[in-house]
Formats: sequence, C-alpha cells, structure tokens
Amino acid sequence: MIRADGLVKHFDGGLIKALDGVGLEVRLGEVCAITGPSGCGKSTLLNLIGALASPTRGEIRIDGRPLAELGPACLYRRRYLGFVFQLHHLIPDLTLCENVEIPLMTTALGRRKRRERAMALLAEMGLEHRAGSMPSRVSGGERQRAAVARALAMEPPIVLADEPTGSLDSRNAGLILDALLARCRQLNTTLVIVTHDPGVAARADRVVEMLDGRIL
Ligand SMILES: Nc1ncnc2c1ncn2[C@@H]1O[C@H](COP(=O)(O)OP(=O)(O)OP(=O)(O)O)[C@@H](O)[C@H]1O
Repeated sequence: MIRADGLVKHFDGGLIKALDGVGLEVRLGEVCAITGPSGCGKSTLLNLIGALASPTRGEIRIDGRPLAELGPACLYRRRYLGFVFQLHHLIPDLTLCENVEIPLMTTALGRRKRRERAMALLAEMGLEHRAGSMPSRVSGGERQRAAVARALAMEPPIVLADEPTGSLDSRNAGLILDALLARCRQLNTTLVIVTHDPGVAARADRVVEMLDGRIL
C-alpha cells in the first residue's frame, strides 16, 4: 500500500540529514509501528508519507502510483489519509461532534447523514455522552478519542499516527489504541504509528526501528 524508496530529507541546506536513505514497504491492512530514539527521523518519515513535506530525494508510491501522480497533496490527503497527532488539534469553537463532521463536509453526505456518521464514530470511541461538549470541557483522553474519530470519519485507506497516545495516561492510551486498532482491523486500514511506547509497538504487526535517519 505504501512504498518508500531511497528517501532522503535534508533541512537547513543539508546541515541536518533527517532521513538518509530510507526504504519502507507497508502492506494493505498492515499495522506498522515506527520506533527509535528522539531525533532519528520518525516524524519526518511520517510527514513525507503524508505529503506534509517533500523529500530531498527518493520516491513514495501509494498503491503502486508515485505520489506526484495522485494529484495535488491536499487531494491525496483527503482521499487516502487520516492523521492522528500527539496533540489533538480539535477546533476549539466546535463541539466534538462538529469536529468529527468537518472532514465529511467535503463529501456529498447531507447534514443528517454526516451527523449520524459522526455520532456512530463517537459512540465507538465511548463518547456519545460528550458529543455536544466543547473540547475545553472534556478530558485530554476524551479529546484525543474525538481526534481519532475525526481521523477515521472518511474511512481513509491509510491512517498515519504520530505518538497518538504520547500525552495520555496508560488507561486512556489503552482505550485509544484499542479503538484505533479495532477500527483499522475492521476496515483493513493500513496504519503507520510512530511511538516510543513498547506497549503500543507490541500490538503492531511489524515494528520498524530507526536510528540516525535510517531503518535498522
Ligand atoms: N523543520 C525542520 N527544520 C530543521 N530541522 C528539522 C525539522 N524537522 C525536523 N528536523 C530535524 O530532523 C531530525 C529528525 O527529526 P524528527 O522530528 O523526524 O525526529 P523524531 O524521531 O520524530 O523525534 P521525536 O521522537 O523527538 O519526535 C532532528 O534532528 C530534527 O531536529
């Protein structure tokens, strides 16, 4: 589903070599954890796969097609990707339900269907009772669960998660991981998850270790 070949990413005119020739293949429906010490290039790799940045050299293919052939980056992201970051990035002035509905606004779904889908996802995350709350009025774990619901709203074939449980206690981290993995397994979603947490990595199909901009 995802194939990266010879990925190099330099910053500051080549002074910083964040990625130094990375090759990676992630199969359809696979859950792949990326681990490694701080600064080894994990987020950079995820950002390149997510077309949030472009490589200095190398190529990424999705479903066999180079990223450049999939149209503008925003279209690629909308069609293929759901993102979960360490910080939830919910819109503070919208309720949890409205936040989950946002990606669905780009579809042909009417208002009622959008609301139904958002509510169903929030229910899966154990948040139906919080659907009408503002992000500032719920706990950190609940905010992050809503962010996961939003990432999954479009049923993207690929979910990219960067330390999704990094800011949470172990109970909330477990809840989020359970919900994310259950949904990805159910829909055969390809999940790439950057994590420092050995407990998270242990639940992946495959663990890829990075060091100094390379995969070990
Ligand atoms: N926008 C940027 N400008 C300059 N240097 C950057 C930029 N983004 C990342 N880097 C550098 O690239 C290297 C890899 O960073 P990256 O964030 O990918 O590491 P990481 O493994 O995700 O680290 P962490 O686990 O701490 O999040 C680091 O040396 C970092 O300082």
